[in-house]
Amino acid sequence: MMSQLELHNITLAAERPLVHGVSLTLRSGRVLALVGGSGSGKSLTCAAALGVLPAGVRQTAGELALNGQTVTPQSLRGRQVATIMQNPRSAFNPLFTMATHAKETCRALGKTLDDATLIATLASVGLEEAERVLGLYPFEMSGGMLQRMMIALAVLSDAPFIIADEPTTDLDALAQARILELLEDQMRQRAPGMLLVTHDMGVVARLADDVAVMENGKTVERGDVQTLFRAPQHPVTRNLVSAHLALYGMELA
Ligand SMILES: Nc1ncnc2c1ncn2[C@@H]1O[C@H](COP(=O)(O)OP(=O)(O)OP(=O)(O)O)[C@@H](O)[C@H]1O
Repeated sequence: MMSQLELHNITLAAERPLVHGVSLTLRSGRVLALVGGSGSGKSLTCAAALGVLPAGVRQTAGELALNGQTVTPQSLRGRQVATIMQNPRSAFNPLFTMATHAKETCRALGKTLDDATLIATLASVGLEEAERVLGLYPFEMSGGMLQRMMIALAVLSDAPFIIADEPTTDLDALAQARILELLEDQMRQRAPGMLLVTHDMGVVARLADDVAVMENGKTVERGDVQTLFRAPQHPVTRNLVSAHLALYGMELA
């Protein structure tokens, strides 16, 4: 089923305003990349959508709508929206094995999970020797393995939307490439609507269909990925695109 998740007019403040009237739309089968400099408000916008704002940050305006119906972030998390975060280690309880994490994820969603499905899902995200991995605690796994496990949990939840905040930032180049391949596989196989926060325009070029650019808590430009790379308008976008092209010895026209 085609689903649509809208973030409408998200406005956040601490002692000072942090995010001002950001609106984004996620659609099944499309990747929306959220880019912009450090501190521009990308992570806080995701946190608002997930209902996990840090202490001290409050939402002063804005709402979420799932297929046109206003919803709370709490009602979306897990069932409708799976998350893949920057620091996978912090997303896992150090006292629980991977098997417990997988069972808890499914129990919270009211799904039964048989061992064959669990093992097949781990294998599908490249966690070899799935049965051994299921017995491991987070400290026994590398960052890349934990990131794969987070993707496995997103697959198990079968959520129609994924919010991925810098999912490859803490990984080495090889692990990054593998995680990008897995995200591409997800788009081909399950076609969720994905919000992908990244500072890497190479990742944008490879995965995104649409792009929104943030600066100082506002969206300053948005468009489909081809148009944005071909004819960036805002100085922030132009800088991001030129820096990316420079890696290939090219310049903006
Ligand atoms: N708990 C908090 N209390 C007060 N201000 C905060 C808090 N968390 C973030 N901020 C501020 O909000 C702004 C946006 O932060 P945010 O983490 O969303 O940026 P970002 O675009 O995700 O940056 P990065 O790419 O570095 O992750 C920043 O100026 C940051 O200092």
